Amino acid sequence: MNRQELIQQIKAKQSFLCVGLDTDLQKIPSHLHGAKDPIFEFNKEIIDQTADFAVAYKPNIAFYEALGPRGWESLAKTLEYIPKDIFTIADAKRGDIGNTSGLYAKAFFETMDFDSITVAPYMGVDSVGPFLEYAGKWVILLALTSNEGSHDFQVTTLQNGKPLYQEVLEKSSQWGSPDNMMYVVGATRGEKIGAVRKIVPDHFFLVPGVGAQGGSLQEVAKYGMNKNCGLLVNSSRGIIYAGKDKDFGKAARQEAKILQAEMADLLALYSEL
Ligand SMILES: O=C(O)c1cc(=O)[nH]c(=O)n1[C@@H]1O[C@H](COP(=O)(O)O)[C@@H](O)[C@H]1O
Repeated sequence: MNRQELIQQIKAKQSFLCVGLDTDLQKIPSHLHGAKDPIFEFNKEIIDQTADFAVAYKPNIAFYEALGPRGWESLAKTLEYIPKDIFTIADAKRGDIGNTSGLYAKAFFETMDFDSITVAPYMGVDSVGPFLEYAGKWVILLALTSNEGSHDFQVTTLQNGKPLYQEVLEKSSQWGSPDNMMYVVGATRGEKIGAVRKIVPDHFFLVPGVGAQGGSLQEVAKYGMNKNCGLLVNSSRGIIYAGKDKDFGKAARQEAKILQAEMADLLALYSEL
C-alpha cells in the first residue's frame, strides 16, 4: 500500500487506529480452545468486528513464532484474512548483516505479503537497506520506543551533543523517504514526540503504548500529528482483550469505536483530513 492510499484510508475512516494482534493462547476466551486453530478464530472475530474502525493491523510475530509451525500457519491465515485495503505490519523487529536482512525481507514481503515490517536500526544502513529494496513495501524503524529500557540507550547524549534517537532519525531518514519509511515513537514519550516530529516532519509514526501502557492519545496527536495525520496509533491488549467471554468481539469493537471517535475529533483539530 502506498502513502497516498494510506492517507486516503485515514481520511475515509476518520481513524488512524492500528489494532495489534498480540494473540496469546493463555488470554483468549476458553470456548475457542476446542477450535482447530484457536488463534486464527480469535483473530478472525477481532478483524470482523474492528475492520471498519482500523486502518492497520499489526500482528506481533513473537506471539506466533512462539507456537512453532502452527503459529506461523495461524499468522499466514490471519494475514490472508485481513481486508486488502487495510495496511499490514509485521512487528518482527528484525535487522542483521545485509544478506541475512535480505532473507528476513523475503520472509515478510514475499513468502508472506506484509506491507511493512518493524526493523531495529542498531546494525546500520546495510542491515536496513535490503528491506527498502522492495517497491511498495515499508520499513518501520525503531526510533524512540515506549518501554522503560528506552532510557538506557536511546536518549543517551552522544559526543556531538545529540541524543542517540536524534542521530538515528537524522541518519536513517537519508536511507529512504517518507514514502517507504516510518518510525516507531512510543505514546509514552509525551513532549519528545514533538522533538521527533521536528526532525522528520513528513514521515508516518507508528505509535504503540496507548491503552495497556498508559500513553495519552491526546498528547500523541498534539505533539505528533501533521497535516496528513502522519500517525498510526496502535492498541493491542486494550482492544483485543477488552472482553473475556463469548462476546469478546463486541467488546473489542466497542473499544475500537471509542478510539476512532476520539481520533476523528483529533483529525479535525490538528490535520487537514
Ligand atoms: O514496535 C512496536 O510495535 C512496539 C514498539 C514500542 O516501542 N513499544 C511497543 O509496545 N511495541 C509493540 O506494540 C504492542 C503494544 O501492545 P499493548 O501495550 O498491548 O497495546 C506490542 O506488540 C509491542 O511489542
